[in-house]
Amino acid sequence: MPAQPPAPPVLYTFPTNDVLVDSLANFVVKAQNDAIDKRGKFSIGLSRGSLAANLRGLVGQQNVRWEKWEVFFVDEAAVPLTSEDSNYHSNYLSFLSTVPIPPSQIHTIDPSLLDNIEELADEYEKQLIGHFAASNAARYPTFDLVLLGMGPDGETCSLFPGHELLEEKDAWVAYLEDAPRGPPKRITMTLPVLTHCYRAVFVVSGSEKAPMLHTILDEPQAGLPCSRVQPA
Ligand SMILES: O=C1O[C@H](COP(=O)(O)O)[C@@H](O)[C@H](O)[C@H]1O
Repeated sequence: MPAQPPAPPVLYTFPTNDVLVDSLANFVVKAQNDAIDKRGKFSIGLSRGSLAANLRGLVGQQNVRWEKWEVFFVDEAAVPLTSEDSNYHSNYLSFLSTVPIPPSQIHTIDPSLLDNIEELADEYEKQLIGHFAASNAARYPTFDLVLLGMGPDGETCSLFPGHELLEEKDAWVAYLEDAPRGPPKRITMTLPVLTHCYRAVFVVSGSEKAPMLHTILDEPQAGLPCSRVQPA
């Protein structure tokens, strides 16, 4: 079957952060219902940064079928799971600690591998293969939903402008040791993974990000990482 063309982006705006938080929780539950109806489970990928705090509306949300969730982290710092730089930890504080997702369905990095970033990335890729290969014969994993952020330079996940990882075509999970902001050592899912998901949503807040958002939407030819996420 020929590849589907990328779907055009749909933009929603919210007057306050609280409205964004409520709307995001409702959206995630709808995506969950759709995924469970069609595929019997719900796989979600979460990015670092302010996203975690914006997911707090999931706590107390009705009709969440937590037992069907498989949670992955689309990028993660090579830090202990208790560090404030840990993506897992941020989401734990925001909502994971208070909802009944079976622990085996929350897929963290292996903290025993923090001293070997290459092995850390390989082991996380194996977790993805273990989950997706059973249900999906495709070349890449197909997340039901990935929730992404947009960094100040147009980066997403830990894919930074001009970085060689933007050209990665084979690995599902890659590593870098030169992130220009925050913890330098990270692992990140690659563009093919983001491009093959059923839904990708950028959650962006703060008026200071408006100019970059315009660039991402209006100048895709600039090739910034956010613009390159184009699921069919
Ligand atoms: O470094 C990163 O920053 C971006 C944006 O974070 P935010 O706190 O401004 O929302 C994030 O999406 C990315 O995953 C992370 O590695």
